[in-house]
Formats: sequence, structure tokens, C-alpha cells
Amino acid sequence: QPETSNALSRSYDYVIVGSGPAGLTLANRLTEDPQTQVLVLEAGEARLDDPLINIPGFLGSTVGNASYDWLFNTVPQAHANNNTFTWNRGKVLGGSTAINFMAWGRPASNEIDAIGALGNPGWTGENLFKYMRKAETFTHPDPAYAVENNLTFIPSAHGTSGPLHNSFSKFISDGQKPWLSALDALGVHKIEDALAGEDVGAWMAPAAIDGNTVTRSYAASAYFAPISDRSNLVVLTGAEVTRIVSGKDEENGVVTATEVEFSFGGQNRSVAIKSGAEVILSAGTIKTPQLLELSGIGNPDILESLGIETKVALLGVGEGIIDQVFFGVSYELNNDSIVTLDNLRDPTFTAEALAEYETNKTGIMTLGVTAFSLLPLQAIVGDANAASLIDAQAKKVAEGKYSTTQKEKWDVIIQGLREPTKRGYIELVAFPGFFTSASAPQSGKKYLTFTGNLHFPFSTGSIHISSTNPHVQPNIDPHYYEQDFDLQVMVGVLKFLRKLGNTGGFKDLFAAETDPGAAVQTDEEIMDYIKNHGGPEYHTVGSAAMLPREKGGVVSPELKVYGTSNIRVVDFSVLPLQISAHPMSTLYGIAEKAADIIRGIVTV
Ligand SMILES: Cc1cc2nc3c(=O)[nH]c(=O)nc-3n(C[C@H](O)[C@H](O)[C@H](O)COP(=O)(O)OP(=O)(O)OC[C@H]3O[C@@H](n4cnc5c(N)ncnc54)[C@H](O)[C@@H]3O)c2cc1C
Repeated sequence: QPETSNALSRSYDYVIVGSGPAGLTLANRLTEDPQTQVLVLEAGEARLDDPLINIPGFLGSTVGNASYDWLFNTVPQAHANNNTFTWNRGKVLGGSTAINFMAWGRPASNEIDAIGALGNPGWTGENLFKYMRKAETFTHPDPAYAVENNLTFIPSAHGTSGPLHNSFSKFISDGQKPWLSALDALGVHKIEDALAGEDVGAWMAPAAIDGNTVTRSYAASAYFAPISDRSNLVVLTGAEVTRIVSGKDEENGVVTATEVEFSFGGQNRSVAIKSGAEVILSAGTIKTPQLLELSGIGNPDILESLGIETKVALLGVGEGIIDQVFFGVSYELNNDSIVTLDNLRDPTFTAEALAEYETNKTGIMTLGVTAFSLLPLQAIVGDANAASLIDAQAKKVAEGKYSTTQKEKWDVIIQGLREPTKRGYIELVAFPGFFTSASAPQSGKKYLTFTGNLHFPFSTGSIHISSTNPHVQPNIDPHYYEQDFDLQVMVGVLKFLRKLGNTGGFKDLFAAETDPGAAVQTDEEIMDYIKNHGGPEYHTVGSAAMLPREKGGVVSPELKVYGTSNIRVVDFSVLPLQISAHPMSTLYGIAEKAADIIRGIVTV
């Protein structure tokens, strides 16, 4: 942590807001040139030595803890029984990669091609995969362990020298082991490697765990710690950016950032943006649109109702957000000797597990989630039901009074739904422990939870400021289940998960379904369960979408905010469409690509 006054008396070529996977990737790559001066402003604190972050088995333990988590909330959701939902996000050096579940995945290549086809030249699956590989080093598993656990991979799909390390979990619970065979019995077949460009099927996934140190590999440990002594990089933690100050060229109307304001130690501070320098917003899907609006970039109606002068009228800021949702079905295991995360509710067990981890780097404290699958809708509800659901939704989209851009985005989902071998739609995961919320786990019992994750919801919402106070969170309104299609699909998913729980090795392992439990049977009861006990998957996109300006875009394919000369957005808010995978790998790839665009190594 540098002396603040020293840090602020220097002049910078890039001021990066937020130290998540995008912010720190950029900071690392841009400071490879010793002449380039970079400042990162991060609202959270650095916790590089924190065992709750670093030890994989503690996954989930910091979620909900205000020392690590922004703890945002949605507004009441009209189509989800008026419930509000907590949106957890990392407020710490490394952003959400410090608190996340470490699942390492990639979308199908054709999903990125579809984003390019919306009007973003240069954004293709092939090109972005190159950057995703650049970001990572994949440690091969021990061959015998790989055979025993069906851990397969295609070497060419993985990076060999990037900062972010990933590997297969060294611990797989016996509760998860029937995964591939039970899904196979239901017609969902194993694929060799879901990171190689096609991801429909079932697989055992790697996690963002360093294969050598067996610790979480995340933005701060991977992209910051190894280069923290670069004299041309300053990272200021506990610095919450509140606004970008800008000037406007009267002749061409282009806006140029001149200053970034932030609060630090209870005081208002600012850093000047010198001529030719840039501000890069990497504050994540919630805070990035908030900062744009507070800085006068957004919908004039919203800005002016709060007395904010409009610098750039961009109607797309905070619009078109898409949030993936999930719910769980939990089962009590009939064999108490199976080790799951439930064991960690027992302090004696945890102490022993930690000792084993410290000594041997084995046992449950090395755990990553591992058992994944991605299914087309047809595999969930059958061909005929899928066809009639899709046809009805396609008709609704074609005939509805929606904007042309909205229809174009939804048409991409519909086309994907009609190509079940190319595009997955629902992710299923086997989580080794109790991971539902309708009831509480019982002491001494072990559980396995299946999650059903809707990766391409039609429901689309917004994030906008409701106050000029930067410390007041914006109104987050994802419009969960506004499109009834999403809910109908999720009902089918719950029924499918129950079928899975009654299949093969799982049937023999499960004593009883805990949540939702036998009392929940009719479609109405299932819908209520999903609305009351499902929740966000923490993967929101779209609040500063990369699209042509006339389509409601906020940033260009170079990730430059339209109407500005020196403000970019590089984070998950730029994606105009959802992807089928957990975001991290894609995000590191986007930031690696952005670094090359910014340095002029590639044009897009
Ligand atoms: C609980 C949870 C579990 C997840 N599990 C997985 C998983 O298993 N696999 C996976 O791939 N992805 C997972 N994700 C998602 C993944 O971590 C995020 O998609 C990704 O980190 C988003 O990156 P980002 O840079 O857009 O934002 P973030 O990672 O959220 O980073 C934004 C950073 O900006 C900072 N910031 C925000 N506002 C300001 C401000 N005004 N001033 C200064 N700093 C600011 C924040 O504190 C934060 O450090 C999970 C996320 C969560 C929350």
C-alpha cells in the first residue's frame, strides 16, 4: 500500500477502476512496458495471505461476509413472489475471483461468434480462445488418478504458461462419483473436454486451483502478486471511486475524462487524468453502470431526474442485463462415512482436515466442485415438449412489441435452442454438500445437492442509480421469470433432477430428498419453490453492452465508451449475451484481448 499522497502526486497513463479479473489482468499486461504508468483503485482490501480465500476447501465461506462482499440486493421481483435476492460480489483485491467457487469453464466457441455477429467485428470464438489460453497454466493430473476419476482433457485446449493456474481437484467426494454414469443412463454422454470449444454433455471440470501449491489461483495471486514490485504499477486499496469528471469538446461533442474522484480513508480524493491517458472501468456489472451514470453517461431522463448533467446520452447504460438463475435439489446420503463439505460443520473434523492439508496437500480442503454438465432443452423435457415450448416463445418474440435489438438477441437464444447438439442451455452440477435454503442441514448428516442452472434466460432487466450518492447501491432489477418460458424450463429441470436422483449409483446413495422434499409435487408447488428458494448464479452480463451505438450499445468492439475519447469498460458488463460457462476464464480472455487492443498490438 503506497503512501497515498505519493501515489496521487504521480501521473498515470491508465487509471483502472476495480481489481477483479479484468482490472488486474490489464494492470499486469499494461505495465509490462516499464514506461507505462498504471494506477488501480480498488474499494476492497488486499487479503493475499487470507486462508479463507487461499485454501480451496473454504469455498463459499466468505460469501455473505461484509469484509469480502458488497452484499447488493435486488429490488422486489414481481415474477418471483416479490422476493428480493442478495447479489454477492467480491469487495477485495481480486474482486469476485477471491470469493467465488473456482469452477473453470469455457463457453462453446459459437457463442462468442454470435456475440461478434451482433455487430462486433473481431470477436470470434477462435480469437478469444487464444486469449483464454494465454491467461492460464493448466497442470495435468496424475495419470492413474485421472483414469480412476474419468478426468479427461485435450491438451491443445489448455494454456501452458499463463498467470492463472488451474487443475483438477485432488479431492472428489464419493457422493459425486455416480455423476457420469447416471447422466449417461439418461442419455447425456460424457465429452472429452468442455473447454475445447464444444460443451454439450457431461464432464469432470478443472478448477482455478494451482496444481503445485494447491491454493486458489485468482486475479490477485495470479496477475498481481508476482509483479507487485513493478515501480510503474500502483494499486491503492480501500479506494472507492465515486465519479469520473470530464470535459466536452464543443466542436465535436466528444467527452474526455480529466479526473477520477474517489473516497479513501473517509476523505474525498481525486487523481488527474493527463492528456492522452485513459480511464478503464473494471468495476463489474453492477458498479460500472452506476459509475457511468454518476459521471453523466447514460439515459438523460434518468440522469436529469437526479440533477446530473448529461455528458453523453447513451440509452443502453444499465439496460439489457441478463442474470443466470439456479436452484438446488438436496439429498441426504445414506452413508455417513462419505466425506462432503458437510463435515466442515464439525470443528474437530475441520482441524484435522486442515492439518492434513498443511502436511500433505490432500483431503477435502483441496476441493474444487468438478462434476458438471450442460444439456440442451430437448434432453431435459423431451423433443416434443421442447419443440412446443420453443415455438411458442419464438412466436411471442416475433409478435411482441420489443425493440429490434431485443428481438435480435432473443433470436440468438432461439436459434441455439433449435440446435441442441451445438448449444447447451441448462447446466447441472453435483455439489458435494448441503446447498439449498428451504430447510437446514442436520448435524452429523451428509448431503449431495444437484443444482439446475439456467444459462440463457430470456428475462432481461436493468441496473440504474436512484441516488447521486455513490455509496447508495443502484436499483438492481433483473426481472426474474418475467418471461414465463424461463420458469417453465426450470420446472422441467427440477423434474429431470429428481429423475437423476433416482438413477443408477445415486439411487443407491440417497436416503431421501431433503429440499424441496416430498411435499412439493405439482407444477405450481415447484414454481413456488424455485421462486422462493432459487437465486442468482452471480454471472450478470449486459449493463455496458458491446454493440453498435444505434443498437443501444455502450462500448465499441475496442471497448471504448461511445462519445468519449478516453474511457473504456473492460469487465463482464460488456457482454451483450449470456454464455453457457462460468465466467472467469472468458473474462480473463476478454481482458487479455483488451490489453492487446489498448497497447495497439491488435486492432480488435
Ligand atoms: C459467490 C460467487 C461465486 C462465483 N463462482 C464462480 C465460479 O465458480 N466460476 C467462475 O468462473 N465464476 C464465478 N463467479 C463469477 C466471477 O467471479 C465473476 O464473473 C467475475 O469475477 C467478474 O469479474 P469483474 O471484473 O467483472 O467483476 P468483479 O470480479 O466483481 O471485480 C470488480 C472489482 O471492482 C471493485 N469495485 C467495484 N466498484 C468499485 C469502485 N467504485 N471503486 C473501486 N473499486 C470498485 C470491486 O470491489 C471488485 O474488486 C462467482 C461469483 C460470485 C460472486
